[in-house]
Amino acid sequence: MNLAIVGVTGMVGRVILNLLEEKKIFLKNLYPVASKKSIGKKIFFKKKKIKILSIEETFSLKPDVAIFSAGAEISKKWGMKFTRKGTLLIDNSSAWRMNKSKKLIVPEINGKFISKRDKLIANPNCSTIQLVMVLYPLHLKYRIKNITISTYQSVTGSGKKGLDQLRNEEDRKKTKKIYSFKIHRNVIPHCDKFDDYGSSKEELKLINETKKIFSNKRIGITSTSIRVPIVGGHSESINLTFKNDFDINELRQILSNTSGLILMDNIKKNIYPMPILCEENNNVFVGRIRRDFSKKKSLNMWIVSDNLRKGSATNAVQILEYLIYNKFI
Ligand SMILES: NC(=O)C1=CN([C@@H]2O[C@H](COP(=O)(O)OP(=O)(O)OC[C@H]3O[C@@H](n4cnc5c(N)ncnc54)[C@H](OP(=O)(O)O)[C@@H]3O)[C@@H](O)[C@H]2O)C=CC1
Ligand SMILES: N[C@@H](CC(=O)OP(=O)(O)O)C(=O)O
Repeated sequence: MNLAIVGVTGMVGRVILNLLEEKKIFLKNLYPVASKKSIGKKIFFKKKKIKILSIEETFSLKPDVAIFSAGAEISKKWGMKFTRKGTLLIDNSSAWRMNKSKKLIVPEINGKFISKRDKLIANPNCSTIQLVMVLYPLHLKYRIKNITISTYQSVTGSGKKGLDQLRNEEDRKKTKKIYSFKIHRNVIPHCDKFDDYGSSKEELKLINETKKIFSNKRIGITSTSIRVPIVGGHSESINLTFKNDFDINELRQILSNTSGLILMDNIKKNIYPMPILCEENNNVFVGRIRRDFSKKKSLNMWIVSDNLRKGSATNAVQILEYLIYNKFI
């Protein structure tokens, strides 16, 4: 298989490279792609140096598969050109996620719906992936009626520029600002652009993508997305109301039996998920699970995952593995 990674020098692209090595995925050729300023520079992969290519050159090489991780504009401009030429595309951006003809895949949940006919598979938003990983097994058992989410998103969610701003501010250096305010020693209730009704695009992605992955438009979902000065790992405070009542021990058991989830929930020993415990881990962590006594059939919980792992690169590489396993490529 010839594989192109578009956005290979980015926060997500670099983790994709690590995962391909960790998982020992066999590649005939790797085509690393980045912006003009990186063309000709080299990346290390499996102890070899490989030259970074332009997207134009890579297009002419007709890779079997491409993982796009370079922003929505690149995906909109180039995505269909690649698929028309026969490349199977796994797209990490928001460009195609809500397109009715494209599947939005978290392999543990709806990977089984991928078919040989799919030429472009969309990878969900990072906050959405960790949310649905925990909520879906509970939805199957108790049917979710309402979800209230507050996210605490790390600066790596904004790519290299987010990390640079935080690091420069920590070191009291001059910096380009990608956030409206200082992020060091601050918390900013603003991720992505606002719409006319006051919600941010990040908040809407959580709502719309979750409904699409669950194939259920009726769940009530509301969200607030917050940027925090954390380097790796998004956290989420969740309040859920179910249609059916639950037994809290059974609910914990469901979560601890679900592949890809780690239950970290023992308050007597101060065991709960935190970003510093989840970095560079492919799983989603859940804890602080407790009944919400203010409403019937309701629950609070806390979810953490590395946004550069399961939130993006890991999920994309799992899709690739699924395609390989099913001989779709
Ligand atoms: N970070 C996260 O937590 C998540 C990110 N995503 C998505 O992943 C994508 C990448 O994010 P991230 O890695 O954080 O971003 P970065 O800003 O860290 O990296 C962007 C990458 O895109 C490349 N690039 C920019 N312009 C072009 C171009 N014209 N042609 C080819 N390559 C180009 C950059 O190359 P160069 O180094 O040369 O500038 C770099 O490799 C985005 O679509 C984002 O929405 C999805 C979920 C989570
Ligand atoms: N917006 C996310 C990361 C990201 O790039 O998301 P998306 O792929 O949905 O644009 C964050 O800020 O943490």
